[in-house]
Amino acid sequence: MQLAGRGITCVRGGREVFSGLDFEAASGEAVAVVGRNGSGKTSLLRLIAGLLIPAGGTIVLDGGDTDMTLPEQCHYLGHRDALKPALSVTENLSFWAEFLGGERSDAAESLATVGLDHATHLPAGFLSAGQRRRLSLARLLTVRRPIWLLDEPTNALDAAGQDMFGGLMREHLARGGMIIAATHGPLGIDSRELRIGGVA
Ligand SMILES: Nc1ncnc2c1ncn2[C@@H]1O[C@H](COP(=O)(O)OP(=O)(O)OP(=O)(O)O)[C@@H](O)[C@H]1O
Repeated sequence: MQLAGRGITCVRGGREVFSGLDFEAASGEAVAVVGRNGSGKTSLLRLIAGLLIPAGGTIVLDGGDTDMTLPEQCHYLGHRDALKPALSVTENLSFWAEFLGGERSDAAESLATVGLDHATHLPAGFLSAGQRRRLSLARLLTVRRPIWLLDEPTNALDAAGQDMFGGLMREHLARGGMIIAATHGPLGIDSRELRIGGVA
């Protein structure tokens, strides 16, 4: 599986954020998207996820599932955790599993893996920032998709959480997955750097 962007131009609110951007990512590879605030890292992830339309250029996936679109083969985890505060931890995960569809793993097992098995019935609104992030990460495990698009994924994670997440990313890559992550700090795994805009 090979993902390639060619000559991508991104316009937001009538203003060009970047243009002529080329990138590649392959199965088993992590790409760390870096650049100053506002350079367009989140926008690039959203373009790949199909949540924004490029003003120019192409994004093509070779060797993926030909019955599915690129967005259907991606997990997009934004930097804000998309959780419903009144729903419990388990209900939030079930919501996402239903919404995303496709092949599923055991949700209780995913919650145990991310260290939330003691909090399954707690409303998400009561979770700490790190716990909310862990719940978002459980989505990656419950619904299997080969391409993980992660926006500042280690934000709010403590040292043990970062270790746990590093292990999950390595397992995903070992299974032939792909990771593209916007980050201001170390991702915690071997990765190739894609810099957008000037030096931060
Ligand atoms: N909905 C929007 N309408 C207009 N402009 C937007 C919109 N969303 C983002 N932008 C602008 O697009 C540019 C790129 O934003 P983006 O969030 O992709 O940057 P980023 O590199 O992820 O930044 P950061 O490091 O601060 O997270 C910014 O100048 C931002 O103000």
